[in-house]
Amino acid sequence: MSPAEPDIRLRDVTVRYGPPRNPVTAVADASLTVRPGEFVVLVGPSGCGKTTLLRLVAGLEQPAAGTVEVRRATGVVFQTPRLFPWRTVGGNLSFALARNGVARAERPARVAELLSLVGLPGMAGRRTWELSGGQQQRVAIARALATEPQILLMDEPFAALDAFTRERLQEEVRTLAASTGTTVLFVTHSAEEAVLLGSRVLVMAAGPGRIVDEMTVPLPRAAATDTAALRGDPRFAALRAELAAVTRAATAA
Ligand SMILES: Nc1ncnc2c1ncn2[C@@H]1O[C@H](COP(=O)(O)OP(=O)(O)OP(=O)(O)O)[C@@H](O)[C@H]1O
Repeated sequence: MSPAEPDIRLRDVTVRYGPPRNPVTAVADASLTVRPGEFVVLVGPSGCGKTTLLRLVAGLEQPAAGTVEVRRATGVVFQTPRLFPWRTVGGNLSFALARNGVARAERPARVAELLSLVGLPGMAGRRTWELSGGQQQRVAIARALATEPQILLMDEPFAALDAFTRERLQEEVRTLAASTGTTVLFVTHSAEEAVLLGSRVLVMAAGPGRIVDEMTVPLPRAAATDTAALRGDPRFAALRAELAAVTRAATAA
């Protein structure tokens, strides 16, 4: 596969839920292309089909029409961590590694490596219910990374967290994506989060769900970027305001 080939390509996809006689069209005629290393954010009001598009890329939904091409392995992080409560933190990660074919003897070292990557070194023996919401979400991110995905799909992963934890994890995911070159497709309601994280933002509208606008984010993307400084940058404020206006217009249309 040539590096110029997209990692994800949806062509004119329509997704319907419910009984065939009385279906709900969740997404209509949506097309999108995501290239290797891009960080693409889907933003839009509740019910516009963001999660549906993500689930389509994850292979959890089938389109009623159109085509879905996903060229590389994906890992998924949902809004809630969905960890196994009867396993330790390390047990949750080992389970994912085992499913990915990692030999038993290699798993402890990989678990330690993954926990360091998400800022939880030495936590392998902890019970998941002993962790804070932010720590649990970090474990969920580590679990998604355990399969060494080249594409990370994230569905409002920080929505349930407090503002302080959210900002830290936003920074970590931004750095992680930049340093590993992982392709990310990320869903959020927040214009601020979209502009901070995305290299490109797709704006969706509801009734039926569709992609109505697109914005490229011309902010620095290097792993070493100081996100605190970026939040205070006037360019950041201007882009956030522009995206909020575009999203409002899409919602009103
Ligand atoms: N399992 C389902 N059965 C029937 N309708 C569904 C189902 N899942 C989603 N829908 C409908 O499809 C549409 C798109 O839903 P989706 O969850 O993709 O939107 P969203 O933009 O992710 O919303 P939110 O931001 O609230 O999570 C909505 O009208 C929703 O009610």
